[in-house]
Amino acid sequence: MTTTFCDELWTATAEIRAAIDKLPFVIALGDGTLDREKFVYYLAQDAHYLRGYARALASAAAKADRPQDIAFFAKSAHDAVVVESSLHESNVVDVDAWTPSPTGTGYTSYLLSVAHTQGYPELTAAVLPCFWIYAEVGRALLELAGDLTTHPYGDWIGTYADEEFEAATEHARQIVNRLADQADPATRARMRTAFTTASTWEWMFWDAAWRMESWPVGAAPVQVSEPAK
Ligand SMILES: Cc1ncc(CO)c(N)n1
Repeated sequence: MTTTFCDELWTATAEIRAAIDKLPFVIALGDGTLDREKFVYYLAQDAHYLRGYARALASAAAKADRPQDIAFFAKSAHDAVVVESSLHESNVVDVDAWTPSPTGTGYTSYLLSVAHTQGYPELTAAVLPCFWIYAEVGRALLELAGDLTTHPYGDWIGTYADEEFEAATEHARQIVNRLADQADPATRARMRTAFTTASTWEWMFWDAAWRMESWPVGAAPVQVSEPAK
C-alpha cells in the first residue's frame, strides 16, 4: 500500500493526538464524569467556534477547483451552522450569554487567516483536523462509553461517532490527498503546517474548556465573533 499525504499528516501529528486522548476533558467526557458546568462552557464555546469554522468552510467552497468540492464544502458549512443552531435552540446552553474564549477566538481567527491569506490546498489542510480529530475522538469515546442512551454525554458522542461524519471526513481526506499530489513542495510544506497547527488548536480548545478559560480582567471583548455592522 502506498503512503498518502494524509497518512503522512496523521503520522506527523501522532504526538499531539496522543496528548488529546489523555486530556482530562476528553477522558471525563468519555467516562461521563465531566462536570456539567464544564460541558455547558464547552458547548457555548463550540457554538461560537462553529460560526467561524462555517465561514472558513464557505471560503473553501468559494476557492474549490471542482463543482463536487464546492458542494462538499458548502454542505459542510451548512451542517456546521445546523449544529450551531441546534445548540442555540436547545435549552441546555445560552450561547449568547458567553463571550468567545481567547482560545476559541484564536482558533477561528487562525482558520480565517488561512482562508484569507493562503490558497485552497492550505485551507483544506487547515480544516481537515476539525473533521478527522473529531471523528477519531468520537470513535474512541464510543468504544469506552458503552450504552449511549444512558450516558450523560451520549448525544455528543453519537454526533461525532456517526457514519455520516466519518464519510465527510473521508471525503475531506480525498480532497487533501488530490491537492497535495498536484502541489509543489512549498505548498505541501504549508499544508503540513496548516494541518499541524489546527491539530494543536484542537488540543488547546479542549484544554481551555477544562480550565473554563476566560479573558484577563478588564480585557474581555464584546461579541468578537460577529463582524462589524
Ligand atoms: C473545536 C471543534 N473542532 C471540530 C469540530 C467538529 O465539527 C467541532 N465541533 N469543534
